[in-house]
Amino acid sequence: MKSGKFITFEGIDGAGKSTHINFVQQLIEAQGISVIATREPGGTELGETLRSILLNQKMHLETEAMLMFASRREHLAQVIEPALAAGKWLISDRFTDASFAYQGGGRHLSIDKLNALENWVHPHLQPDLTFLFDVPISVAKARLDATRTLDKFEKEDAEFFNNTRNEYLRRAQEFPQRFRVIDSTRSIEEIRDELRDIVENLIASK
Ligand SMILES: Nc1ncnc2c1ncn2[C@@H]1O[C@H](COP(=O)(O)OP(=O)(O)OP(=O)(O)O)[C@@H](O)[C@H]1O
Ligand SMILES: Cc1cn([C@H]2C[C@H](O)[C@@H](COP(=O)(O)O)O2)c(=O)[nH]c1=O
Repeated sequence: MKSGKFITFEGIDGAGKSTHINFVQQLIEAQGISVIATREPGGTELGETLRSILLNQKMHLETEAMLMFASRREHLAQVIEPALAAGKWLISDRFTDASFAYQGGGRHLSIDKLNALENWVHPHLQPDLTFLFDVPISVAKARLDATRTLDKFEKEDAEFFNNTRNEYLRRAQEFPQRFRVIDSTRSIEEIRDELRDIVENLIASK
C-alpha cells in the first residue's frame, strides 16, 4: 500500500529541471520527511547501464522505448515501490511522461504502444506531483551549448524538441491535477519561490 509521495521533474533537455532537485529535496527534508532523489533512465545498477546505452547508441525507436520501460521496471521494483511503501518521499528526475514526450512526441511512437507499455509496467502508479520545466527551444539550446558535451538526445534538432515540448504541454493539460508547469525562463530565485509554495502546500495536504 502506497503511503509516501512521488514527485517527478520533467522538461526538454536544458530546461533547468536538475538545477532544482536538491533544493526541493532539502525543502522536504527540512520538514523531517525522508526523501530519495533518483533518475531515469537509471536509478539502479542495471538502469544506469541501460542509461549509458540509451544516451549513446543509435537504435530502433521501439527498442529505445522498451529499454526506457525496462529501466523503469527495475527502478520501480528496486527503488520506487519499496520507498513509497515505507512512507518515504521520492523525487525522480524524469519518469513515464518523458517516454510520452520524447519517444511519442519527439520520435512519433504511437500513443497506443506507449499506453500499452505504461499499463504493463505500472498500471496503478502515477506521480503525485509533476513539475514540468518549460522553456522555448532556443533558451534550452543556449543553456546546453554553454555547459556540456551533448548526448544522443541533446543532439536532436529543433523540430524534435518542439514536438517533445508540445507533447509535455499537452500532457500537462490532460492531467492538470498532478502537473505544475514552471516557467523556467525566469531566474533561479523566482523559480525557487514558486517551487517552495507548491511543495509547502503538498506537505500541508499530506
Ligand atoms: N532559470 C535559469 N536561468 C539561467 N540558467 C539556468 C536556469 N536553470 C538552469 N540553468 C542553467 O542551464 C543549464 C542546464 O540546466 P539543468 O542541467 O538543470 O537542465 P536540465 O533540464 O536538467 O537538462 P537535462 O535534462 O539535459 O539534464 C545549467 O548550466 C544551469 O545552471
Ligand atoms: C526517462 C526518459 C528519458 N529520455 C531521455 C531524455 C533525456 O534526453 C535523457 C535523460 O537525460 P537527462 O539529461 O538526465 O534528463 O533521456 C527519453 O527519451 N525517454 C524516457 O522515458
